[in-house]
Amino acid sequence: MKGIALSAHHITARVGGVEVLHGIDLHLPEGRWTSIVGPNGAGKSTLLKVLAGLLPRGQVDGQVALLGRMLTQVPARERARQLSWLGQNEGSADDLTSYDVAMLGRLPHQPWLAPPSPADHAAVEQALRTTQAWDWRDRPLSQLSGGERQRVLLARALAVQAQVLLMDEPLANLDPPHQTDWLHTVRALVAGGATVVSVLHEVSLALHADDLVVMAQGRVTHQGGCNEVVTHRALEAVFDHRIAVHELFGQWVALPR
Ligand SMILES: Nc1ncnc2c1ncn2[C@@H]1O[C@H](COP(=O)(O)OP(=O)(O)OP(=O)(O)O)[C@@H](O)[C@H]1O
Repeated sequence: MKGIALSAHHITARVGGVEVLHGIDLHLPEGRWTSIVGPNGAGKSTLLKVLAGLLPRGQVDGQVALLGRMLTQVPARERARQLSWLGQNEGSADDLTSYDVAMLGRLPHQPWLAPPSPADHAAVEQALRTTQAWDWRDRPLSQLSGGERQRVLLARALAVQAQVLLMDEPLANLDPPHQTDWLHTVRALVAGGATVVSVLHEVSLALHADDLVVMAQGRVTHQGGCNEVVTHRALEAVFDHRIAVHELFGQWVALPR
């Protein structure tokens, strides 16, 4: 029986003085990949930030639990080792080389002021090779294209080697082969016991997940398996039936209606 990696209890969140999440309850099982989908402005990114503990406490009511402990009670460094974050349009240190950016993912593993260990270098190399960013490891982030930059940021998230990975629009700027690589990477992480939660606009790719959380207007309207017909109907409904889910070559795809 698998445990719960992340859970949200009665989450209400305010951004810019406006309530954008209205009493969300959610349980995300360990060792599975869950995709969060829904229309623009539904609150997906805000929910992901709440799950990561990134919204200031004053803006959030309710509780989040990470691997069975209240998130607020997990010390920051421990949390940073257990939970890896890939944000949307994140500012990053543009002057750093790709290698050093990926090495930032190892900070929670390093003692204060200690140089990176062989294990840190090995984790960074493995992460950069996984996202096929190793070849430009010496180039500053500012000199990379949008997709190349995204692959370095993804490598930083992988280098943490966390049990739980939260990714907001991880496929932004990635071409189809690298989107496919990302799918395989997530599948390998989950096969190794990790939990992945991704916010995705690419609905057909989101349907490759184990489970789907469907959101609209700051609420979860459905949570269920990607293979379940009821999930497909919830997905079609949240997008005003402008898409339809079909099976094609053994995969679920969402096509314009
Ligand atoms: N700084 C802010 N001030 C006021 N409202 C905000 C702010 N940031 C976000 N919002 C509002 O919060 C709501 C939820 O935003 P959020 O970014 O979580 O949605 P989303 O589902 O991730 O959207 P998208 O698919 O467009 O990325 C939206 O209505 C948005 O306009």
